[in-house]
Amino acid sequence: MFKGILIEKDESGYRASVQELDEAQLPEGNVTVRVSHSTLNYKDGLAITGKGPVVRKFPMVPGIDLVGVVEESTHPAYQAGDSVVLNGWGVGEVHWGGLAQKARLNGDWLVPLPPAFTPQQAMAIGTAGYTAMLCVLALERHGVRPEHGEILVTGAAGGVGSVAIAVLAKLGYTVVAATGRPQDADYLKSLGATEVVERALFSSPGKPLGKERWAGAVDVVGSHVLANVCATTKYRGVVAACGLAAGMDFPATVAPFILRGVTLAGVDSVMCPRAERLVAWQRLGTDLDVAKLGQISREVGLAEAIPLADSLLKGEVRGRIVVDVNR
Ligand SMILES: C=CC(=O)SCCNC(=O)CCNC(=O)[C@H](O)C(C)(C)COP(=O)(O)OP(=O)(O)OC[C@H]1O[C@@H](n2cnc3c(N)ncnc32)[C@H](O)[C@@H]1OP(=O)(O)O
Ligand SMILES: NC(=O)C1=CN([C@@H]2O[C@H](COP(=O)(O)OP(=O)(O)OC[C@H]3O[C@@H](n4cnc5c(N)ncnc54)[C@H](O)[C@@H]3O)[C@@H](O)[C@H]2O)C=CC1
Repeated sequence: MFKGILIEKDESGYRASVQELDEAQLPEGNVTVRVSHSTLNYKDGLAITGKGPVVRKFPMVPGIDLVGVVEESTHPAYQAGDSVVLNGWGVGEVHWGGLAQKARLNGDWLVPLPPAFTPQQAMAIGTAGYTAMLCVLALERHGVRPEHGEILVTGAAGGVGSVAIAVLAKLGYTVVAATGRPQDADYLKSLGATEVVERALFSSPGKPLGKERWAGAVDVVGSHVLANVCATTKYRGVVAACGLAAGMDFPATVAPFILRGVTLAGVDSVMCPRAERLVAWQRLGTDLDVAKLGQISREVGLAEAIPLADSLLKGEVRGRIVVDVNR
């Protein structure tokens, strides 16, 4: 038996609770992992609260990422004792996830724990941090360089935003952080932001084009924020869009794209090919100051993760929540 969060949906409603689970209930897979830590990402918040249609099969163990040690494996790349990390691939959505002491997975989904990180540090990064790195890779792939000008990060005090700021600053970019939480200005500056601006500048319906400012942007917010970021991005600038914290809509015009050659680069972490994941994790190892992970993250136990899911969706959580599944 092992402990985990279980989401159930039936005639008595949608609910998440910590339960004792049986190994026989684990889904099929060729690698069984003794999980040490998982995390609370925005998507896990949607899954646990039921506020978004993330969970596709019930009952479901949530948790779109995990770190742990292989207990049993018939996959050629892994053997008992290996430390591994998982992000995405529908885990926590259609396949039982990381918010439990055990997981059974397809070995093709795993990556070895990067040598630069302890298991806790890998989860302080988690899917949010790995996605932040994918956003930075997208900016680089489209030619954005530090000398081109300011990079805007929206939803800056959240998980993706915090890691994006730390990585971009270490790479020499001038980072502007947009937040609705002015009390977090010192935190954002300690991560490397040179300026903190009010989220309200971007939240209302805007004009097709505004004054050019950003050489690049990482947007986790969507909706009017993403539209206004595109409208104020400089000629040939690049916006990496990965999130929907304000909504899935995109009330924009084509003006930034056809008049200023702006590139809107979509970023998906879930089905991202393995080769790019390995690059992202390797780059996190060189381009993220691990000392900053202490500021960015805090650790909770399985039971505490359930009420925190709602706080996360309300924008009340700063940085990252690591879940010690044995606590
Ligand atoms: C870590 C990552 C993130 O945080 S992403 C943000 C969190 N994710 C969400 O909030 C997405 C939740 N999902 C939705 O809101 C809906 O599923 C939808 C709006 C994306 C689509 O819903 P709708 O009811 O309009 O369509 P279907 O569910 O029938 O799907 C249509 C079509 O798209 C495929 N699909 C659905 N979800 C996903 C997904 N997450 N990734 C990729 N593709 C998806 C689905 O299989 C259907 O394709 P088909 O070929 O017709 O089977
Ligand atoms: N495309 C992908 O593969 C991935 C997408 N995401 C998405 O990125 C987004 C951020 O994820 P996390 O950093 O884990 O979440 P988070 O909750 O830690 O951060 C979200 C941030 O957005 C802010 N925010 C919330 N509502 C807002 C609004 N109306 N306007 C402006 N800002 C608002 C919050 O204050 C917070 O700072 C989420 O939408 C998530 O679904 C995250 C990881 C992977």
